[in-house]
Amino acid sequence: MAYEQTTARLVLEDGQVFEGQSFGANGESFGEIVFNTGMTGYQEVLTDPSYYGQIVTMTYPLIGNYGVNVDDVESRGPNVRGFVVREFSEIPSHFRSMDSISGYLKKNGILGIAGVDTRMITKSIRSEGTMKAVLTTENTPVEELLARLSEPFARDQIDHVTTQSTYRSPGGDRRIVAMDFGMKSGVVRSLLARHCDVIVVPARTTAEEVLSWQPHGVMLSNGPGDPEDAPYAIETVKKLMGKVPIFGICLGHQLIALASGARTEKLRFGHRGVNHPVKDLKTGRIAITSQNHGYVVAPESLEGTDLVLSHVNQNDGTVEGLVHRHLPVFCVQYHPEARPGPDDSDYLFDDFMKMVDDYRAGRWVSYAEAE
Ligand SMILES: NC(=O)CC[C@H](N)C(=O)O
Repeated sequence: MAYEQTTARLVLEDGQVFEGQSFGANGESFGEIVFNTGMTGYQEVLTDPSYYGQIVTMTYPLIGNYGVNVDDVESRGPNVRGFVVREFSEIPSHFRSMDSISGYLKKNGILGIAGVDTRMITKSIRSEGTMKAVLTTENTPVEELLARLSEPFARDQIDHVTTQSTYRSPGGDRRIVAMDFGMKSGVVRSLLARHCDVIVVPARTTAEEVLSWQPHGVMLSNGPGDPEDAPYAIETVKKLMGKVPIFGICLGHQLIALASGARTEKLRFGHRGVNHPVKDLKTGRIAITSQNHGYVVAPESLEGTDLVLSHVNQNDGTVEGLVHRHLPVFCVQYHPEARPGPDDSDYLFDDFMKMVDDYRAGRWVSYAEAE
């Protein structure tokens, strides 16, 4: 097949330069480089707003073989700063496919590089930690790119991905306010599937405004960046705790921890993939989970707070879930809405519904009381 070949370069902060084939848009794009180990789900990865500002490397060697479609999106369009693959498929094959991965990236102005050693890139990230990187189809000298990589990146990611205005998806009689820090559509879909009337509000909505909807529950969404860069959200969560049942996912989980006096820290290279084993300490069951995070709650910082560890990562022992001792608040670091990934943790949305219904009916029992 005739294919216009353009060279692209990926330059890492540590000075490594990878030359490959451009298969996306032309230009120059800076971001934090991370890797995702999912064998499928590349379109959900591209459109997950938590990747805003990041260049994503896929460890699976062939990407794009089932094309792209209008259903597998987690937001309006791709949020990544760049996409790095070993090989991309030029001839997608799937009954739902409407475009190729390269066509999709080009249409959305996203840079892509193929034909590079993604194993080596991943090993570098694993040993040196998450790094800054630049993807370019231009002739900018490496020294100039490295000089720009030594400058700090903006830290206001949430403001770029949150909804600009409040919107409502009617679906039932449980009124849930979802705080959108860069929410995946899967979260709203999971609530709508459970007869919720979902009111999605911008990240900087105050606690008073949230409560003015008289919600039966509040959902704190996933989102990009360091949770400590959103002090306004920590403040809001602090004020909401105890007023209404709360369920937090990923960034939402981290905000609950920070609002409760615990600490978050950066993982060396993060968890991004669809097969992370997590143990539910209450049932002893292990779920295979979908994950995408670079920060984590520091376990020792839970001491002296009212939060109890509820879920633990079986690969590295990190904190994966928390429950409040006295208030209707719980959260997980991973993605029960999956998309991509297994539905093992879907039950957490049912738990949230139970909490909402019990609280509303005046029969909710706290963790401490149940013990
Ligand atoms: N998916 C998320 O919500 C990620 C949370 C946060 N941005 C992190 O990287 O840890």
